[in-house]
Amino acid sequence: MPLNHLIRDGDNPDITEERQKATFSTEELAIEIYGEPLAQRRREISAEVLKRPELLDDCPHVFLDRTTKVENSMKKTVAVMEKGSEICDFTSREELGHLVCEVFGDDGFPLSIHFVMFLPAIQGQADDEQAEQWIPRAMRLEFIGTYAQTELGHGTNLRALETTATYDKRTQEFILHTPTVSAYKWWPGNLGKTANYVIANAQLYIDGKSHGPHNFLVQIRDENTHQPMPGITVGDIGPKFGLNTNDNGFLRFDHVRIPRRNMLMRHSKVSADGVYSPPVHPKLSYGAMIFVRATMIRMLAHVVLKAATIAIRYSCVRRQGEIKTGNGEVKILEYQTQQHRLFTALARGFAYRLVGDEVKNLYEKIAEEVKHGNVEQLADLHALLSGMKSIVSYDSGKAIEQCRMACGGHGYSHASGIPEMYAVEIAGCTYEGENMVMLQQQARYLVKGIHRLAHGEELSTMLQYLANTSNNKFRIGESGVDLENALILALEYIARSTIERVTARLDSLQNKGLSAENAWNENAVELTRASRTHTRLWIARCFRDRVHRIENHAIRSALTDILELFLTYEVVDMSQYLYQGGYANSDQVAQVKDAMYKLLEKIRPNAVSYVDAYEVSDTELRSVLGRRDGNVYDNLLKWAKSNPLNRTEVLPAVEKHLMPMMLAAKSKL
Ligand SMILES: CC/C=C\C/C=C\C/C=C\C/C=C\C/C=C\C/C=C\CCCCC(=O)SCCNC(=O)CCNC(=O)[C@H](O)C(C)(C)COP(=O)(O)OP(=O)(O)OC[C@H]1O[C@@H](n2cnc3c(N)ncnc32)[C@H](O)[C@@H]1OP(=O)(O)O
Ligand SMILES: Cc1cc2nc3c(=O)[nH]c(=O)nc-3n(C[C@H](O)[C@H](O)[C@H](O)COP(=O)(O)OP(=O)(O)OC[C@H]3O[C@@H](n4cnc5c(N)ncnc54)[C@H](O)[C@@H]3O)c2cc1C
Repeated sequence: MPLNHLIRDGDNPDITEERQKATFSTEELAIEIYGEPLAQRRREISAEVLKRPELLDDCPHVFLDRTTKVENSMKKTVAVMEKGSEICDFTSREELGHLVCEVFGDDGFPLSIHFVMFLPAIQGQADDEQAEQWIPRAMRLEFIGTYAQTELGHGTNLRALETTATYDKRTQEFILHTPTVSAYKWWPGNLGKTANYVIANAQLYIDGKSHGPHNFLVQIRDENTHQPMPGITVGDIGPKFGLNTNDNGFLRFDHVRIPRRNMLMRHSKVSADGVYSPPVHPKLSYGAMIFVRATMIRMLAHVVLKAATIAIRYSCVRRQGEIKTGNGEVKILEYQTQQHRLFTALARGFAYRLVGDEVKNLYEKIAEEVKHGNVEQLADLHALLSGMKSIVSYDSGKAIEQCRMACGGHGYSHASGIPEMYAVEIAGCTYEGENMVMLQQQARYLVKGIHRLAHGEELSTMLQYLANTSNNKFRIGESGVDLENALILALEYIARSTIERVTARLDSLQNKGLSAENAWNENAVELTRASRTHTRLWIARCFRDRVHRIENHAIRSALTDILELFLTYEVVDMSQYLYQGGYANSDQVAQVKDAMYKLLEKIRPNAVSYVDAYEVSDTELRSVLGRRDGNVYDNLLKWAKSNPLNRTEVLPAVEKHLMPMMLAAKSKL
């Protein structure tokens, strides 16, 4: 019997029964996901956090108003900075990231953009002398920074940003200015009340000539008093759909002067006498965005896997209805519809999490080359990340929402934890480039690929499948072709045929005299679809390669079930494309569906163990429905009773407003 280290006394017997059925060791799967030392370190960090009340919430934070949420997160930040190094290794991003998740959850914390964008922007874009001047101070948290790029009027079209940075040769300073209301910086995280420095993206002007957007380090609040610096107007933009613990802010510069050396000068430079040296690649000032796009894949996958953890555990302790009359109410996870909703969410979560590791590694490799002036692979990376951030944010959002709905009424309550997860995750469709825009960035690269092929030019590894025109018939069920291969080839066909079709349409419209821009806009929806199919193929191949590399037989077998479910689901979801060009017929698509339904049955006994192996602690999960012990109902009642509205039997507002109204109504009788 495999070891399931999560079986404990006092747990709901329905969930214990699930853990006893596992065909693999959850501990071994955790090691496969996190690696040997980190899997153990995560558990130790979680255990340490539990011992320190100053790091824990006094009450569920969904009961609190925004001001209190922000205050609590600031208080806990200080506790983490004071005692955190006793708990985790601050030099390990993985350990620190886990501590942050335990202590702060998803809703934001005062240092998020400092660590996720401000520091990476300096690390990637400051020259060595600037890095030495700023990074140690930023790491010691002598100040807190954020990344101020988006404006009230423009977020997507960076070339139209209005904030200016005009070089004054006489004083060797830049003058930062916000010329209009639409030029106010708007949205930067932690800008509202926390940050005292920003990296401001502004149009560089020298001698009246514009050189496009560049990054400048600007102090916006006094380091001692935290009062806005002269010429700065700054504040919080107000409540949002989610991330309300984060003080996203607005900012205006009124002719604010900064020293010349506060322009980040690793790639572009301005000399003391005002001579501009351009970067080796025009988009190097967008480096911090590339970093977040690479990092956010794993962050988004993490949220999906948390939602799946909640919904799958809950579905094993919730009984409702009978499958066979008279046999008693079943766990709701016995229903095929429930399995389809939840196991496909689980499969996407695992796929994105493991592929996210590969994306991170690829990013780190290319970022290192870029740092040394080699930008050869930047276009490939930009295209890949543009597609990845879009597909993963959107499909994760759908998966999380399915998890929420799969919990019925209780899923709609904040006690489930899922509404907040959805609200935070879905922001990923917007930040770091609105999805429709980013999909089109990738589509440019795909269309170019088809043109290169037509001209007999070499294709990057990522696009080589475009040349495989012999893949023109679905081979599912053929002898010598296993399910995985047939499905990957089908995804290749879907991507290739979609990209070919839209490129042919673009070319034909242009040949008829339409401008390139208008032809593009007339095909924009299909271009985003082409981008989607290409990215889904890339994820599928990368996930398959990752699973094939697993050495532990039981774990490879467990993840193969997840991989095959993922592949069948993706193919079924895009099956309409298989009929185009006669690649597949409806019987073959029905075979894929049958395979998918069989996989649901196969995965069912291991469902709780898959999510247990992902090892999200109850502290981090912040969910009554997803509790590891499965004791949901008693705790739902406790949660409801602890709600501030129940502090008094008679609410003062009832006494003040409703009672007089009712008494008056009675007195009229
Ligand atoms: C104590 C605690 C300690 C530690 C904590 C540790 C860990 C933290 C852990 C957890 C964090 C917790 C919580 C955080 C939670 C949530 C929040 C997280 C992050 C939120 C951050 C959000 C930040 C932002 O949103 S910043 C703003 C982002 N803005 C955008 O993305 C704007 C989008 N627009 C663009 O990118 C571009 O303008 C454009 C791509 C749309 C177009 O650009 P442009 O007009 O300039 O170019 P084009 O003409 O279209 O293209 C010309 C060619 O250039 C190519 N191109 C474009 N961009 C790039 C690029 N980036 N790189 C390379 N090439 C690029 C393009 O492809 C064209 O090429 P071609 O060959 O000519 O076709
Ligand atoms: C939670 C959150 C955190 C954020 N944090 C930061 C931060 O820390 N720092 C920062 O600088 N910014 C931040 N932002 C801003 C964010 O990066 C922008 O909102 C985002 O880039 C989208 O830009 P926009 O708001 O201008 O959308 P718009 O571009 O106005 O998009 C509106 C619609 O227009 C469409 N559209 C726009 N242009 C095109 C086009 N060329 N082709 C086709 N369709 C188009 C879009 O697809 C979308 O449907 C944050 C935003 C959010 C929601």
